[in-house]
Amino acid sequence: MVKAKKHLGQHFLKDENIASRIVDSFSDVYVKGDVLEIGPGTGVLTKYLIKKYPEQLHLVDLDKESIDYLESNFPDLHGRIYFGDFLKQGIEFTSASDVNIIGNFPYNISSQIFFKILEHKDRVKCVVGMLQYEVAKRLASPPGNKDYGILSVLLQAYYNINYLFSVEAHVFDPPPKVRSGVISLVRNKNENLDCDEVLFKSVVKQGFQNRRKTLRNALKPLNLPPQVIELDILNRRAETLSVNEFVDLTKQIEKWSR
Ligand SMILES: C[S@@+](CC[C@H](N)C(=O)[O-])C[C@H]1O[C@@H](n2cnc3c(N)ncnc32)[C@H](O)[C@@H]1O
Repeated sequence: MVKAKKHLGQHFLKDENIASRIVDSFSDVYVKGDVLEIGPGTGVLTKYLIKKYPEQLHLVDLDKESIDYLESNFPDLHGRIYFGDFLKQGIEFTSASDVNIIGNFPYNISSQIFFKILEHKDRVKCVVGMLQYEVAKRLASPPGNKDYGILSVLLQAYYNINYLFSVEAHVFDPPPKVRSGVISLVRNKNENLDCDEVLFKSVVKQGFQNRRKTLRNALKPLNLPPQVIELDILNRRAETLSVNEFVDLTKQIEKWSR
């Protein structure tokens, strides 16, 4: 058996019902293409995934001991089990144009995993992942809620996100200190946003930098044009703006910066 390593965020899921429920949730949103499991560990999800996606499944884990274990337990996946770092290599393990991601993610890096997924938003069509409860809630949160933040806006610009169900700590070995939540993301129809995406990102990031401030104050470091500073929307706080309102604000900044 593989020894759980804290620095790799290893908490192995023991509950088979939850494992199969996560894989069923993935099948509900999967349409076509390759399946990449991030952090398979000892393969509790893998054994359900391999039945449904025998030809499409690829695994990546940063733990050599897990990789050796998976190699001997899933010989049919030979050549598709990678010893690698998703944060560095992203989805390079497959060249498919449609890639679908599943995983019980290491909690210490789950936000970074989603920033990495955003870099591949053109190819990543759906994601089902288990992560720390608070982070899962945050990603799926609607505007006007204290959980709504930078990653909620950036991801919701491209994905429809649903919070699916919660998972208690005692179903893991060793149990983590926190509860977990499972979410699904399905790529929406926005190929690109209707605005400068780099500017959009900095407006969102700067807007949430100090979430208690109005946008007029929070966005000062961006040196907004005077016509934009006048806008009523800047009386509001970032956490109240929908994705579309962030897009509109970005368009206004572009228009008056020309
Ligand atoms: C929470 S455990 C989940 C293990 C297994 N899927 C389960 O549900 O029992 C997270 C897994 O992610 C792996 N991992 C940690 N950092 C990683 C990274 N940067 N890239 C790929 N895998 C990573 C760990 O080695 C571990 O196997």
